[in-house]
Amino acid sequence: MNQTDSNAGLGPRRLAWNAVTETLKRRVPLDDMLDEYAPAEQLSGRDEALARAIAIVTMRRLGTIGWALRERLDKGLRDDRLLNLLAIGAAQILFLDIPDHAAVDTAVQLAQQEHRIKHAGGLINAVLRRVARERNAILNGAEPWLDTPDWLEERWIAQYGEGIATEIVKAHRSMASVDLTVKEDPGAWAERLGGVLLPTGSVRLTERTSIRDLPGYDEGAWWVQDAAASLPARLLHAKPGERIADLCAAPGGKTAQLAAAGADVLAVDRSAKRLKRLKENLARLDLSATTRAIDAEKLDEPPFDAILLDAPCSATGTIRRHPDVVWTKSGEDVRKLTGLQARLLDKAAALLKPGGRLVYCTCSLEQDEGERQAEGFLARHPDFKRQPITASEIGGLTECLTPDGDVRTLPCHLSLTDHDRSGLDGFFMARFVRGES
Ligand SMILES: C[S@@+](CC[C@H](N)C(=O)[O-])C[C@H]1O[C@@H](n2cnc3c(N)ncnc32)[C@H](O)[C@@H]1O
Repeated sequence: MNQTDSNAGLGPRRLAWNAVTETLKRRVPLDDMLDEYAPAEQLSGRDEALARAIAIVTMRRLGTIGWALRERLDKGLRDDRLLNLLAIGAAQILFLDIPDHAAVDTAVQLAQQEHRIKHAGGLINAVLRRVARERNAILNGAEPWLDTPDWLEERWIAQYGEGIATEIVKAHRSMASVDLTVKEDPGAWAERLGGVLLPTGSVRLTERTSIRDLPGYDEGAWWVQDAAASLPARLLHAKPGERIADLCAAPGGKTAQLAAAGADVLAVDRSAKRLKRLKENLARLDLSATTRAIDAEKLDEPPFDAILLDAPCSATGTIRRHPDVVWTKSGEDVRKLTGLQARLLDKAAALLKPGGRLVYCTCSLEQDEGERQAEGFLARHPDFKRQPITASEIGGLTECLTPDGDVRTLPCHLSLTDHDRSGLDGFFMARFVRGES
């Protein structure tokens, strides 16, 4: 980064531009692309946070931005780099508290640095200034479904009906709150951190701040985990000394809950890199578990008292945190994952003692990865019964219980008076018990 770049704020915009372009081209997670391109820019913490904010809001509102740009371009643009540069410019003007001239000027300067589009300065200037002038008309005219691709729109309307599906996409317009799972006395921690104690027992922070600087971080009193994500491990009711397998464990939020309950946990994950993070997380929390980097389908162990299977999934339940998911995943990904989920469920069944408990969960809105998996599992394993979950086990959130006694949380659930602090990640969870035989 040179001094001119730094003064003009080009570094953060270039990082956002590169990360957005590569995420869409390679269909990979935005976080990975931000991590890959950040070192080249050598940004301050503040500028890197700005780059992340620009990239994430561009992904969150990509459909709206594309619509606004198409309406203001005389002819279609085929150059993806140029389109993405316009997109990050429009994102700053429409959705971030950034002066219009800063968004426009940096976009023009970045274009000048790239040979192929260096003559597009006039077009960028004209289009972005028009977006700024017509901001209110754009924001008022943007339909809720613009930011959702057709394949997801069709699925969600078919699964949840138009009313709830529309509430889901409206919830996706906001960033999710930060929730903490606390080892002991969540009420006292909620007060100390100025947060809210949720009915599920999690603490929801009300201010966005650096997590590492909060009281309790260094001493390992709590960890970041969405309130919905904290429910599956609770539903196992782990007891001290029980042998429990967490079959898809990393980065370890649920392993930490099981270990904190005193269980003897085997944390399995096929990614050694992600398991390293799990170990670091447990070390900070002063909790312990045995770890094994292996494909869970190949695990060979004596039977367990209980098993948690937080299976790999399309992650469409986490779109508020990871809006890139809607542009990087496809129906084909869902189809492939459902096969893996069914195989992992069958493996979990084989690893469980008679009388043992199994909790299956996915952070997906797709019923193929949730409700349909539970049905398929029970049909394939007549020695297992569903153990219905009760409202009192999930903080009284009756809206999240299905008629079968499973849990289905949605981003539009848990509505609080402070609208911006409402919502849950979309999860499915079911509990099964193996018959004594
Ligand atoms: C949804 S994440 C787990 C999140 C974790 N339970 C938590 O609460 O922090 C799914 C994990 O499954 C792992 N995974 C995917 N396929 C696997 C397999 N066949 N065997 C074991 N782990 C697998 C991935 O590496 C990923 O870490």
